[in-house]
Amino acid sequence: MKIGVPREIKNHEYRVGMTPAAVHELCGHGHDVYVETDAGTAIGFTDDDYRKAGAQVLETAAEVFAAGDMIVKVKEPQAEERAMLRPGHTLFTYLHLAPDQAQTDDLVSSGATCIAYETVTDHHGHLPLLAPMSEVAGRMAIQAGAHCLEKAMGGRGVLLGGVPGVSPAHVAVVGGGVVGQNAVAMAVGLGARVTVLDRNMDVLRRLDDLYGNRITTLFSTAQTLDQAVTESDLVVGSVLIPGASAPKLISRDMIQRMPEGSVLVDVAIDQGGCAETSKATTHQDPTYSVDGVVHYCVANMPGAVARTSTLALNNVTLPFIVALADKGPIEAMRADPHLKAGLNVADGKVTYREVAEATGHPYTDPDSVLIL
Ligand SMILES: NC(=O)C1=CN([C@@H]2O[C@H](COP(=O)(O)OP(=O)(O)OC[C@H]3O[C@@H](n4cnc5c(N)ncnc54)[C@H](O)[C@@H]3O)[C@@H](O)[C@H]2O)C=CC1
Ligand SMILES: CC(=O)C(=O)O
Ligand SMILES: [Mg+2]
Repeated sequence: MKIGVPREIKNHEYRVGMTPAAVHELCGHGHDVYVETDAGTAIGFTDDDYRKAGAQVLETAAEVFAAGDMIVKVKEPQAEERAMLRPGHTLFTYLHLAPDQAQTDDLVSSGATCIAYETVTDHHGHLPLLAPMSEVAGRMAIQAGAHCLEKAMGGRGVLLGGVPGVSPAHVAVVGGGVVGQNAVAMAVGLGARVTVLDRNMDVLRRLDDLYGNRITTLFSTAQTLDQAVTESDLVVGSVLIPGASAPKLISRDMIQRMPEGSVLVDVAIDQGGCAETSKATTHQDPTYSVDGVVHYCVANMPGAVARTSTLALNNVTLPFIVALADKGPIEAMRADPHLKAGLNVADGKVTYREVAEATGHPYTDPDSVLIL
């Protein structure tokens, strides 16, 4: 198969869909890989590294999209990239379609087969291609939040861990999944007072086993959430209903009642955000304030630590890239229901129920489009 790897073009996005090591593996399986010039230069993967791994380096994204049958990326295709998709293309990347009508419409029009990393499953029912980026973003959420609490950033001037004789800050983590667990680990490590809320009791039990009385676990109801959010210096939004738009759990009224200078890091922003006041921001201009509350809503947080993130992402995507290339997309998805769960759009149809519901497209069963 011919595989294209364009340079990412989202704001301050330095990750790359395939490392030279991944390219080497695909070339070893007899596939041809086309990489856009400078796709990995910013994180130390030079064009020469890609050539040595067996890739052909092309000058423009247009050439990469023209050469590749499968396009392997990191972030959702931007409008100019979507214009280069065609029937016969397989797109393998993060998509986050439910809150993104324009992208969904364009992918449907493209006729391409679009597989979203974030809805591929595993036999535990987890999301293995989302997990490493959630680990990164969860850890970064506390770093970003601590920075935003500084006065110069508009924060209330509070040190997360306090100092001897002064109370630590209160951190509320809303959603105790992969992002949430990693945020809790960092916040506890820095000495903050941590409350985590979830609606899955197994998630809360696991955190209780790990941290005992060093954290507070709360079953999330309108009441517990309201109290935890409005009493916190830093709130991390980390809920997810796979494939769906994030539920708006944090209302404008709750934001209004948070202390002046407190901070919301809404990691769930890639699925639309879990606060009514959240709107996506970029690494270039990451924060804004609503009612005195600093909002950090960067939709590609792991892009900031792009080398770590690219390596972590390729660890999990590589076996799927190999399967898609070796077997072809249709056979690979027919053979693996977990990969098939990643199929969001194919043949001009939306094949993921939550995306169809959120965007008004009719839902089509993936099996009906996976016909050889
Ligand atoms: N902004 C960024 O750069 C990044 C964003 N993310 C996003 O972070 C979000 C969380 O991802 P993961 O932690 O991997 O998901 P996850 O599935 O591991 O965890 C989500 C948790 O939310 C809980 N939950 C669902 N509804 C809830 C409710 N009403 N109240 C309380 N808890 C609820 C679930 O029980 C689950 O434990 C996703 O939207 C993901 O795409 C992930 C990586 C990077
Ligand atoms: C998952 C996601 O949105 C990211 O890694 O940028
Ligand atoms: Mg206020």
